[in-house]
Amino acid sequence: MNVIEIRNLTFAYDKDIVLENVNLDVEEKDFLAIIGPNGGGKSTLLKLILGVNKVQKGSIKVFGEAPHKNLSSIGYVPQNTNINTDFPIKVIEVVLMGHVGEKRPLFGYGKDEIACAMGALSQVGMQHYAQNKIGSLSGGQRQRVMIARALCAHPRILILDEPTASIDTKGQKEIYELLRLLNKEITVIVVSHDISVILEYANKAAHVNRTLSFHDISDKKKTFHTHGDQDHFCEIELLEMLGADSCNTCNPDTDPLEPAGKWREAK
Ligand SMILES: Nc1ncnc2c1ncn2[C@@H]1O[C@H](COP(=O)(O)OP(=O)(O)OP(=O)(O)O)[C@@H](O)[C@H]1O
Repeated sequence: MNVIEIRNLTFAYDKDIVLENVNLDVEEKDFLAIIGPNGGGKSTLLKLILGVNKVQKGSIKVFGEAPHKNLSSIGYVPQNTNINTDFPIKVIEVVLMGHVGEKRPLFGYGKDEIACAMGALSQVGMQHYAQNKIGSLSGGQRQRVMIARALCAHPRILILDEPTASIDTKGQKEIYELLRLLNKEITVIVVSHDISVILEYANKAAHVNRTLSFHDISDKKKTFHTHGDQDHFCEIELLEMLGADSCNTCNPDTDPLEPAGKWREAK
């Protein structure tokens, strides 16, 4: 079942076309990685899916309806959640903010909402930090709390914009492992520049740079070669596949790659 369907979408800020003739199907329980260069239109695409930007040409359907009709089905973790870490707010209070719209923070939250927020914190392994100040957490822990906040409304799709930016390698891995776990129940869409990391977790990849090219990467063994004994998928192969011509981690002169193009036969 498609949870998101995008057809012939073209979007411009004033007259500057940022997305052109984009088509995309996201199925239930997909883990979709959206990659692409700075300014390529990734965040704009997310804002269209979230109903923040209005569709101008073409269509977007979320669970068969216009995005604004299904807002509660999407949990969103924005880029650079720069919570003022000096602000003396507790972790549980940050998560409770996930109860957008329906609740009345001025009059306090009810037992049900607090139980629900604690449940979301347990889902991300942060229940023991509920009473800690948000500013006392590491970047990775803070990001888990932001994920718990998005989970508070029981979304069926979780969208994250650069969730591991400025988090150390160990913290990044923990976030992706958490997303893998959550992906057993819900659809996950991640915008990321960490291509090599995300390829290990995603089953689909969309490269956005004004146009969108889409690839099913669920069978990594067929799609990418592993390097020696290590289960490492090379960015150069993905970039080749996407028609790009540079790679920032692998050296094509020294890496023992099979001849370019072989993945295509395997597909
Ligand atoms: N509100 C806006 N008004 C006008 N132009 C905008 C607006 N938001 C984004 N743009 C422009 O649209 C283009 C795509 O921006 P967008 O933020 O979607 O790219 P991105 O792929 O998410 O980039 P990054 O990886 O740097 O976050 C850029 O040229 C940007 O300057």
